[in-house]
Amino acid sequence: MTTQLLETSQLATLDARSISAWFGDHKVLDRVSLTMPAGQVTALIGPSGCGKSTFLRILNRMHELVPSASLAGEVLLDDMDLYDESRRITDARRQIGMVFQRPNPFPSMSIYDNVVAGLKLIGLRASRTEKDALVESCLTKAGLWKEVRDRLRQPGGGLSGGQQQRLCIARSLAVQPRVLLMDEPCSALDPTSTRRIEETITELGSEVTIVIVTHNMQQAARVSDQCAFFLAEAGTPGVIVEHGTTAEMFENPVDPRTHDYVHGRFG
Ligand SMILES: Nc1ncnc2c1ncn2[C@@H]1O[C@H](COP(=O)(O)OP(=O)(O)OP(=O)(O)O)[C@@H](O)[C@H]1O
Repeated sequence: MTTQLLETSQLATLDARSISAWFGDHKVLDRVSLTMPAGQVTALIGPSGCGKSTFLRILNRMHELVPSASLAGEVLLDDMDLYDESRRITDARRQIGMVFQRPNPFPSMSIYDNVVAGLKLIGLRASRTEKDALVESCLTKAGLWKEVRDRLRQPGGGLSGGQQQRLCIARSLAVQPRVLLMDEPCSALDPTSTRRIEETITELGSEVTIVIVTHNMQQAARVSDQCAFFLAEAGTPGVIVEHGTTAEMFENPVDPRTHDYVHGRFG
């Protein structure tokens, strides 16, 4: 079991094909397609309200939790169709984890228990020794181990905001996701904690496919391999104007709107 718990999951490519999304009658995404390659960090950028978070939430079936929400299109994790009717929603969530804008550890639960919290949900039983090894491995990957190794039994809510966010990353990693989605994971953090999370993202990049929404262009430039620029012009639904390697998008974009956005001229 230890080997199974500590195994790094196989890297996977996430492929969104012709995704449209609605809240009631309001169409917010129009036929958006994007391949998020295995083992790369993909940044979703664009002005507020253009549908980046909605797109991200479609990638692990969270969008459908909103009562008025609907969608069209396909999401494939390698060959697996995430929206196949026979597939359970919990299966998608296990393989595709999410880290939110505000750190959300279970505040009164210990640091240790926060990390292993997801195991029960996916029906994995583990011995104490196995859990000890998993906790150390996930906290190390999340860049938090050295700071908390001597206080694993203290509540997660007692950590700083940046540490809490790294604890949430460790908690997500414990169920061995193949993809990690991050929705503005640093927007509630100070610059030092932000840099620490960025280092963690870079370190994790080769172990898990990462998709991050960010408003911070320097951050997109620092952490991502490719970027997709979303835009919803004059009340129209969001589309991807352009996507490509981060270097191309920042240095030599095809569309002048991409150039203006990445250089801070609007949004
Ligand atoms: N739960 C909801 N109910 C109704 N409309 C929603 C809901 N969530 C988002 N929307 C609408 O969908 C559109 C896209 O929102 P979304 O949050 O995906 O954009 P975003 O690009 O992530 O914005 P931001 O950068 O500000 O987070 C917006 O018009 C927003 O008002």
